[in-house]
Amino acid sequence: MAPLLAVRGLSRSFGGVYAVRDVDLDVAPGQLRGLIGPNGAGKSTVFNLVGGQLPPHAGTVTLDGQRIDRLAPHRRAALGVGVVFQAARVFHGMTALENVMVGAHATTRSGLVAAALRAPSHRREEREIRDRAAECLERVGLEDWADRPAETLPLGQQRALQLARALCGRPRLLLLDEPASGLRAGERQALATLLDALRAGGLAMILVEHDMAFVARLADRVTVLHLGRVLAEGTAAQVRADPAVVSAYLGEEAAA
Ligand SMILES: Nc1ncnc2c1ncn2[C@@H]1O[C@H](COP(=O)(O)OP(=O)(O)OP(=O)(O)O)[C@@H](O)[C@H]1O
Repeated sequence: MAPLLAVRGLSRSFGGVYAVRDVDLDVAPGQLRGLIGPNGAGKSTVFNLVGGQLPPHAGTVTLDGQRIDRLAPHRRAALGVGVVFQAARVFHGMTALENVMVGAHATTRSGLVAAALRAPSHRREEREIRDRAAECLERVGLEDWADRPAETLPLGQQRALQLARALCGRPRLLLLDEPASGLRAGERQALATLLDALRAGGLAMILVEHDMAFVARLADRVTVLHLGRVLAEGTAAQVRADPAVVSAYLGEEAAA
């Protein structure tokens, strides 16, 4: 299957030091790609280069045949790149439903003028967004929490809420930066089940993770980064058995 996302020769340095160097990776529709590696390997930098938070110094990022590497984050979002940032917070003082509605703004048509004038097109759009947000809450199993203040949800549910918010932007590719960090075992399990269901529904994902076991449970393919470069690529079982990967992780443990 042709890749939905194709990353080629992606490079980015900070102060003359490469954080990411010559990275290639593909994600097919409905595929979950794990992106793992020891501390400082370049995972978050790749995440930001694909999401648009950082421009690359070299290389290309192509979504469904279209170059997106020079586009601002909101333009990438409108083309179908959703992001869930590491340790992102929910918006306080807003209900769970309102939090999700914020995620739809990447795709709304009528602008601020229509909103200020309370134009019928704006009201209709507001209703559509509300319905879409309710649908996204249901997809992540939070329909009973819709009217609660978001900050009163337990951490596991707050993560699901962030997913719902990203889904409300109708992504084709969802980027997730350590979504399981800080969660308890039961919450991790629930999150894994949810990600499985989203993939079964055809969503492509990149899962940035420190924890190899969580990735192994979910990923179709895994890319291992080390010192900014791709160290290994394959199924979770293949990369786990790769001596170079084992030694990179052991090196990290030794350093700790
Ligand atoms: N904004 C920045 N300015 C300077 N150096 C940076 C910046 N962002 C990342 N780096 C450096 O680039 C390298 C890769 O960092 P990155 O955060 O991408 O790694 P990571 O794999 O996500 O690590 P971790 O698992 O610790 O989050 C590191 O050496 C880091 O210090």
